Amino acid sequence: MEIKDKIIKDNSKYPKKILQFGQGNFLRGFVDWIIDLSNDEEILKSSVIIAKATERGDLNRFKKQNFKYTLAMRGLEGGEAKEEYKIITSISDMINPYNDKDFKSYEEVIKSEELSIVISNTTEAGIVYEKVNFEDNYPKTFPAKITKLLYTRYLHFKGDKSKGLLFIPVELIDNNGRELKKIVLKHIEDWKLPDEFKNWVEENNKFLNTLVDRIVTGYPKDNISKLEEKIGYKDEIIVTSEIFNLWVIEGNKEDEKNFPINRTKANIIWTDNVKSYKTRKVRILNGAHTSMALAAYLSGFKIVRDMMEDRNFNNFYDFIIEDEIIPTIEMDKDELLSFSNSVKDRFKNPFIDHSLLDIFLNSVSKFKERCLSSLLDYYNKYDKIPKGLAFSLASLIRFYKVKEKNNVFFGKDFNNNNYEVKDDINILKLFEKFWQEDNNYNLVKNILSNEEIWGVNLLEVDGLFEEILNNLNNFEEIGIRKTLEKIV
Ligand SMILES: NC(=O)c1ccc[n+]([C@@H]2O[C@H](COP(=O)([O-])OP(=O)(O)OC[C@H]3O[C@@H](n4cnc5c(N)ncnc54)[C@H](O)[C@@H]3O)[C@@H](O)[C@H]2O)c1
Ligand SMILES: O=P(O)(O)OC[C@@H](O)[C@@H](O)[C@H](O)[C@H](O)CO
Repeated sequence: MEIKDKIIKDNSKYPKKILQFGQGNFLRGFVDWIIDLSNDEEILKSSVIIAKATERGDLNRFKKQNFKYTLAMRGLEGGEAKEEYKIITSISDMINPYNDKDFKSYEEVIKSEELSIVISNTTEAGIVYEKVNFEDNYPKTFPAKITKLLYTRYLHFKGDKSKGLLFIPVELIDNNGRELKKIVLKHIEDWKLPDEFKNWVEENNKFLNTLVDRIVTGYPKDNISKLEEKIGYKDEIIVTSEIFNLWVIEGNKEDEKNFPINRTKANIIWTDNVKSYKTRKVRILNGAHTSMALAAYLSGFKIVRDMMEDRNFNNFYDFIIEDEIIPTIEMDKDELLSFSNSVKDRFKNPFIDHSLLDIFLNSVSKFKERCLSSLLDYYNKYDKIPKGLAFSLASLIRFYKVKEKNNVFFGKDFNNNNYEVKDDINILKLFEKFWQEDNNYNLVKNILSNEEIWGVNLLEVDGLFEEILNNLNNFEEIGIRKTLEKIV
């Protein structure tokens, strides 16, 4: 039996109204699931065409299955085990505009009448401003790609007001929609594009702010045979996730009408203020992931659940969340504690093996977004360094002790095992250079003072330098676990 023989309703036949940047696990385990639900119920009647957002990797394994895949959702609901399997069929094509042949199809999509929505997930490293050449057809950075897309569409439809697009980015940065728009406008200025175009972008396109939440664990390489036995067919691109899901979108009634996904069983909230949902989730859930995962990996753990079952890391979770992160969030404390308890249960989900390695992608920008803001808010509020978050920053620095080999950057744990570190190439090169310094004092000084990385000079945070240096020295002398024990 193959996946194609199991399909009941093929939603890929619907018009390609949605262009999606990225084919990563999260988009396929969350956004495309919701679109699929909406198509099953004939609410959206739109298929998704995916454009590759980075040059890395290829699309062969997706093409082999005609973009159809299974989403295995498993978890506890009210203490009861729940499992749900769904074949997602809404993706009609995937293209790689980095190659010339696919670029032509990409241009056809962006000039098409039916296109109305653009969704993206380019991680926290994606919505960034860099000066790029107007001549590049498919520029490196995502906002520059969008600016070119909009200009091509504007010229093609001769400024037709009805051909604007609705942008729904899901990157976990503050005001993702607003940021994307801001950088697009900056490119328009850089490239000296006409004012009429700028006005068209501002008046006829919309960029919504959103917040997403679902733990998507991707391909279950360690128990794939068990899962395939359960579903009864082979699936090389199966995605696993928890059951929990939440998509908060800041928009008005008209936006809701244009993207009426709240009429499905998915947990969708349309609101006029996404900020509090975002702060709560990113600082607590993602903050805990990013501040714990690197130290846990360096201590020998491989998955989130095992990390959480460890007494020291369990105590560390309570310590950073209750003593250092929650006090910096201006929201009802009981409500924050209850959210944190539910996150703890989700991290301990017995059905999913959330690999720590999957959390590491682009950790430097993630730390900045998810943990540094809590660290600095705590320092400004209490005039002292939060020791748990400083430990996390030290473990991030140690984790990025990288060396490049054949364009891949490797770190080494304390048992001399190699692991691959994936991040922006400039960040990786910077850290490789930092670690050529064999004196920890200078190393920490160089790293903390680098405003290109942190956006601020962290040497100005009184006591942070000493705390980080102390931690790094302790890692070498007594090991990372013993260092942690001293803190919690
Ligand atoms: N997996 C989850 O549980 C989850 C939940 C909520 C949000 N997210 C967000 O999704 C992101 C990706 O997670 P995933 O599980 O899909 O990982 P993944 O490894 O499966 O996919 C990574 C995706 O990010 C894109 N990407 C990476 N670096 C980029 C860059 N510099 N510019 C443009 N695109 C870039 C890739 O094209 C790919 O689509 C996370 O960083 C996070 O921000 C993930
Ligand atoms: O997905 P990333 O790589 O941005 O971060 C890892 C996790 O923190 C993240 O995936 C969470 O599981 C997710 O944000 C839950 O909604």
